[in-house]
Amino acid sequence: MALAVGIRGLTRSLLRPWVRVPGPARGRTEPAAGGGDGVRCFGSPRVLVEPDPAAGFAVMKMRNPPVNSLSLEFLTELLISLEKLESDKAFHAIILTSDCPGIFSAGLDLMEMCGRDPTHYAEYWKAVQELWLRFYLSHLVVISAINGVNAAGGCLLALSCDYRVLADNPKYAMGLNETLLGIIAPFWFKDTLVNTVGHRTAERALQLGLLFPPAEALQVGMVDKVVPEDQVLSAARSELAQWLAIPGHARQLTKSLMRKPTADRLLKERDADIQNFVRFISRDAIQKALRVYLEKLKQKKT
Ligand SMILES: CCCCC/C=C\C/C=C\C=C\CC(=O)SCCNC(=O)CCNC(=O)[C@H](O)C(C)(C)COP(=O)(O)OP(=O)(O)OC[C@H]1O[C@@H](n2cnc3c(N)ncnc32)[C@H](O)[C@@H]1OP(=O)(O)O
Repeated sequence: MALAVGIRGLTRSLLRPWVRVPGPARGRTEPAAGGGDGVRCFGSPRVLVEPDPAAGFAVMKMRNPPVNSLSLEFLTELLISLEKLESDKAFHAIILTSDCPGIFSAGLDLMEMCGRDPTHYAEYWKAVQELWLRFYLSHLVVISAINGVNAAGGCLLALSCDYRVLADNPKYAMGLNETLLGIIAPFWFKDTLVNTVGHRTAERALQLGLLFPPAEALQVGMVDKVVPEDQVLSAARSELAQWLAIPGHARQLTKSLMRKPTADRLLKERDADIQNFVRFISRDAIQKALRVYLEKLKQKKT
């Protein structure tokens, strides 16, 4: 089985070069995230980046409507945005948020895991691994401003950040709910959750596929702060000040010290993890469970 299509190769094949903000904001000079004037937003079709180089950070807005599901193209664009900011010395931090009202992310794109061939599953999983590794180990400070419901792979993305602010809306539940779909959170999803909330809470949350509403997410430590909905971004910005005041090299090395052992577990068995995923997701029973779940999502509308 052809396992590897590197994310960079993938990038070349899927993406147009950096484009100025498509859609409504195209060609406009928008106020930068921190309020600076004259700094252009940039991005790709599904990721809008509002840079504030003077303040040293950028707001990265996910906009893959309707639910910010993490398709292969979207994962690739998120990675490119991250890489671009990481390679620019003006940026020390990112605030990750959503441009889709009421939804942070519905997690991995079920259409990428349903009815496709093993080569596609392998390519997709490699991109999911890459996204986690790059966000989890980024030398930038990454704060998520969670302004909507946030399931499974979307929750993993938020858990990979250094700090999480969640909007106080009881509809905005968040968690690793894989078991509700009849699937299993991979070990590195599990490790990331354990590192955040501790073993006992993770054990219960993972088995039951719990999605925590804001007050509970705060109580178990899945998020660091819950604020009124209209203050999520400003709270993330305020928090950033504390992180940016720390000498960068000391903070980065400490982050690496804390996170590298977890990332190394995946790095050591990356191909085996892809093969496990492909074998697992290709099983008839799993495909059936995913189809049933997708059908339920569609039926709830009728
Ligand atoms: C032993 C070895 C083990 C190895 C590892 C093995 C396996 C690991 C495998 C996979 C891990 C996966 C992790 C995941 O992330 S799975 C995804 C989990 N996500 C969810 O459960 C969320 C599902 N979505 C929802 O609950 C709702 O959509 C949501 C609350 C987010 C929003 O509700 P709303 O009412 O606003 O919108 P909907 O009408 O439900 O949705 C609109 C539209 O979008 C489609 N859709 C929703 N979620 C997804 C998704 N994750 N992927 C693809 N498409 C999605 C939905 O079907 C609607 O489509 P349509 O009807 O408009 O066509």
